Amino acid sequence: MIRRITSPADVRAMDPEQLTALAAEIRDFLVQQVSVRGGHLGPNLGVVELTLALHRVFDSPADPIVFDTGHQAYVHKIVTGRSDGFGALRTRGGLSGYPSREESVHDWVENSHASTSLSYADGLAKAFAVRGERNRTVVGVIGDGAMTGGMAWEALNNIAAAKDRPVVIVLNDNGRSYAPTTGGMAQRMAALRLKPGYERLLDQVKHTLPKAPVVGGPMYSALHAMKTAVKDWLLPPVMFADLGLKYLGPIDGHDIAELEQALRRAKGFRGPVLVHVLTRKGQGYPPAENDDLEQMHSPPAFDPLTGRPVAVPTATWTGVFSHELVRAGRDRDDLVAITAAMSGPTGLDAFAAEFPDRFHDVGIAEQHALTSAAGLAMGGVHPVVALYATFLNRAFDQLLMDAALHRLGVTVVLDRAGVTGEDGPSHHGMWDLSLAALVPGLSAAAPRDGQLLAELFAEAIAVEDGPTLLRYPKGAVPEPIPAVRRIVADEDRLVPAAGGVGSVDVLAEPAAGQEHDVLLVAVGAFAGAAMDAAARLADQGIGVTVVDPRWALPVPTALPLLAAQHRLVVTLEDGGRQGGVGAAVTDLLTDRVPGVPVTVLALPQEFLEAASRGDLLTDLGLTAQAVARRITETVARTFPQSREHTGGSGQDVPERRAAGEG
Ligand SMILES: Cc1ncc(C[n+]2csc(CCOP(=O)(O)OP(=O)(O)O)c2C)c(N)n1
Ligand SMILES: CC(=O)[C@@H](O)[C@H](O)COP(=O)(O)O
Ligand SMILES: [Mg+2]
Repeated sequence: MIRRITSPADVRAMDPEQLTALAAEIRDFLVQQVSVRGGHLGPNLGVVELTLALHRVFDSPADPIVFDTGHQAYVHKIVTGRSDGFGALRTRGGLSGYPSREESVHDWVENSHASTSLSYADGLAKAFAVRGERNRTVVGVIGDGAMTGGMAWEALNNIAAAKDRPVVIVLNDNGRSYAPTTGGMAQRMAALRLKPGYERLLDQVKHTLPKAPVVGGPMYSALHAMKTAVKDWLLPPVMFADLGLKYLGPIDGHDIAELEQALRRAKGFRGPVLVHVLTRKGQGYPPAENDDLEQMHSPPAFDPLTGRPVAVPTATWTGVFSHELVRAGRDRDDLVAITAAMSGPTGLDAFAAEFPDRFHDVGIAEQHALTSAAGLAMGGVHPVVALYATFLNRAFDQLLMDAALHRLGVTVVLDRAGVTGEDGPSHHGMWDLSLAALVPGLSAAAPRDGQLLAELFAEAIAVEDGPTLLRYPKGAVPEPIPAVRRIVADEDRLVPAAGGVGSVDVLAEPAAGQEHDVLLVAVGAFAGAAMDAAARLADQGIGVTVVDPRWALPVPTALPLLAAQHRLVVTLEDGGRQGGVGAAVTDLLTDRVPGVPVTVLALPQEFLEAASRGDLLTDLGLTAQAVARRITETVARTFPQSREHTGGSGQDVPERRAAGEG
């Protein structure tokens, strides 16, 4: 714990020497604390001096400090008196890895989706103007990566419009998202970073040359003109100045005195101003500084001495996808992969290395990713857009109206789908199936294991008349779960199938002598839990057929025929229950097989807390044991008579209806 810091006042009271010592202590503290269970190390090591300077110049919370994405707010939490919480960082009920309004009045935004901070800042500044609180300054701290998101420019456009609304935009420019930040603006700023001492050189000239007798003055004017030319050519202020924003910078983001001077000037403007701060991600910790891939952006638990992960990596969903994408890229030279600044985390690095001309990193710009993919499809190639599931939310209209409306072969691959874990409510990928269900002409699949991921991905990129979507969770890929048979509906019969949209895998059937009591529709990664639950239910005499719908949306037409053979249908999915697969199955079966009740087991339509995936699934009753118990209770409640007379054989259950009877 950093004992001396209980509030920003303690930091404001420090002299430069104490601040330098504190910055070093904070770095050691961050490395030690984050090494225990992982977290956002690189980003926070990069903002130690910046955060100290911010809290010395601005009076949080009267002056709101809004952190974009929020992953770089650990130092802010230390300065605002929460260092003793780091022992439980990113654990259930512990210190959140992001700002938390519940934790502190100094925290404003909990949403970890990037590029939003300046919009909040614009709104806050407008609110203070309405309330006549003109002495308050709003500070938005946004990274160069988040600055590649469209929302940031929408906000800039509005912030720049009001000359009397004090908004200080701190552009925390470390040149990276995970990988080096991409795009035209980033290239301009990269040029600047090549000359970090250029500003100091110019300052020295400014203070010494004019004192030189006779020639000093004219020479300084000539040099000053040159500086402006150089600055305009090299620096992005032209971009911001053209918007009407004052620009200060570039500032050395690890020099507290220089930072404070610039921030005080910015605060004094009493209007919109951008302070361009140059920082280094991972600053002060060589394993992070030397991590060329991601500068330890969000490492898992690691050895603080070496920076190396402590756990041995297992086969992950991401790894399987990465392999299949490269394989497909070798088979098809019209396959193009797109990332929104997350090439590594979504498994695109191998493809990018082998097919650099068919790989695009659009920055943190999911909306642009989807619509540029629509353009690629219109242009005759097949785009694969890889995102984290929760970030698809931002590009729903583009999926709906740019890809689906035009019936374009765009494939969206979603990692971190379902309950993700410690990143908390804005990271759980629980919305995508409900969104997918709304999109006419879109086919959505959730593979149950690595083999199905390979199969379904191959099927997805073969679809050229509409968007396809695959989704899978974070972490280790399960052992393969083979199908007993694969079927498809042909009129009113179930016939063998080779695969493709509409086919269904039967994974388990009731044992000989057992009734077809329950049809358990297991979506994606929940297939393993469904198989385990079916075995538990069989022990109780309840016969369960487990099926994997493969392409879960639109609901396979085999399901009504299968449902008609059972007394109860249960759906199980790692997604929000509202409008998800279970809802779609209920919709279809209510119409086609009205006599068979449907029970939907899914995530509650709530913001789920930050906790491990295992803990959350246990809490939500979505483990195999809990699923078996819930089905037993449902069977007993729905068919009370059958339990007494038949011990579960279900002899006197209602006649099964043929599918399609109204
Ligand atoms: C909409 C959205 N897309 C992707 C991400 C994943 N993400 C988290 S942090 C990050 C990089 C942010 O880069 P930058 O803004 O420069 O901050 P830095 O980590 O460099 O401090 C990304 C892509 C996200 N949080 N939100
Ligand atoms: C803040 C952000 O969005 C990412 O850094 C995210 O926290 C990474 O999640 P994973 O650790 O699951 O890749
Ligand atoms: Mg950055």
